[in-house]
Amino acid sequence: MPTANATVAVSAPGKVLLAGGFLVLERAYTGLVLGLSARINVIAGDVTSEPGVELYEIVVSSPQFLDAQWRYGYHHAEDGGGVKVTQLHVGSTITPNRFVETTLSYALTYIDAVVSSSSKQPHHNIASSRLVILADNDYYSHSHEASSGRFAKFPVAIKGANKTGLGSSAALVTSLTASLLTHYLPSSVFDLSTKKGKQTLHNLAQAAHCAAQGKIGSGFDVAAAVYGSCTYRRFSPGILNVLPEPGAPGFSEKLLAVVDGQKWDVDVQEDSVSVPPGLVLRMCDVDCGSETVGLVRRILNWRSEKADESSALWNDLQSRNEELAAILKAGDVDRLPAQLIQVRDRFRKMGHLADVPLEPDTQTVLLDALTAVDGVYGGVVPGAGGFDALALLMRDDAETQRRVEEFLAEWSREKGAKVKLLVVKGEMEGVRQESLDVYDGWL
Ligand SMILES: Nc1ncnc2c1ncn2[C@@H]1O[C@H](COP(=O)(O)OP(=O)(O)OP(=O)(O)O)[C@@H](O)[C@H]1O
Ligand SMILES: C[C@@](O)(CCOP(=O)(O)O)CC(=O)O
Repeated sequence: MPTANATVAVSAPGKVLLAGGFLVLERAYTGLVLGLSARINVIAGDVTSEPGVELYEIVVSSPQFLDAQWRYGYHHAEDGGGVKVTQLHVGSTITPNRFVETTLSYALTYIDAVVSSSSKQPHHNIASSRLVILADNDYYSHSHEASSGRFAKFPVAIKGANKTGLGSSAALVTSLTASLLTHYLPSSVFDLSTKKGKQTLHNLAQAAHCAAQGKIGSGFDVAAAVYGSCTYRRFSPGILNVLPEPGAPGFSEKLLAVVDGQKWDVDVQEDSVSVPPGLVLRMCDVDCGSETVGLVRRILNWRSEKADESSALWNDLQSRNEELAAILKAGDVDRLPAQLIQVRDRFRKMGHLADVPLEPDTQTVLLDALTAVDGVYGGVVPGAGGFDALALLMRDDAETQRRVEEFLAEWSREKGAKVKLLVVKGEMEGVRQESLDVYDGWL
């Protein structure tokens, strides 16, 4: 199968869940999601082989990191198992990348299934391709950064880079899927700029991310990567339960039916979220780290053991979160500080009732002190909470930024902590195709 578009580049944004952590795991509640200016870019291109040599290989590299090349062979699995990818050695080593490998299996299987069903031919030889991943620097803490520029070179392997929790895996899965679909399929079949194209991408990326991640998340991070800032109500998890493992009999047909099917009950409202003019959402990296999976397990235990107590609190928190979204949308900035305090108050209460550090005392003291800085309207411990990050709503001017940076530097000195303002900002736009000159020097 020849490729439809020789070289294409796509980027998808990171995320922050400003309000709705844990609640958004259930369909009865929603999350207030902001997309971020930090993007993961994927450039997909053809591989030219020597005349007479038949080569079937997908080469993925992430040139900002050490030992970050993954090579895959692929073939059609028996009994409709789809396109099965198998990792090949690079030199003598083989370092798995679960998110890349799973995304290739899902996206190539979908591409093959779509082309087969429209041409009524059972199989297509998917041409070899080369994919390059470039991530904006804020996804990783980089005290050890060796070079600057839009895409830094990190002198470590991906495993050794401390992530800042901006949703690198969801942005990666989304931009990798989008670049493959755009590269291999004609725009009459897949067009990223259309509503239908985004829907296909969303469904396929959710399926792949969920499989790679072990089905724990609500999928708000993939929704942010596709649609940007939005309020998010999750899809029923059962939609994906019918999918067998890639390569297992029937995977191809079932994947096509799920992705293109009518069962998706996800609700993404892009128009419900905005940041008032003159304000900006900024993130602080607290360089500590919490383990989201562990926090989720403990909160969900409490939720099932104390159903009435948790429902009462969650309903209350949900209405505060909705009011917060409405205040932001209306640009009613004078009401913002008190509303953020109400949201934090209920979130902290959940932490106390479940005995889980959702807004630990150190974060409370820091957030309160930051809220007192001139130009800061307030903030939250976003997502699952814990120790790793803070999200701030503040005036979007150089003076406020300087005051916040000076405050954080002083705080870090006094407390022996490492808290800093990241470059990243809240942004509305989701996935988009990029022009290739953005990546000069990297391809
Ligand atoms: N630049 C990159 N190149 C290749 N793979 C990457 C890159 N960035 C992230 N990944 C993949 O994503 C994985 C990290 O995903 P993980 O879900 O643990 O973190 P995250 O999505 O950044 O954080 P969080 O879910 O807390 O926001 C890495 O182990 C790797 O497989
Ligand atoms: C706890 C949860 O609701 C939010 C986790 O957000 P984060 O990864 O901490 O940004 C889990 C989820 O929605 O996937």
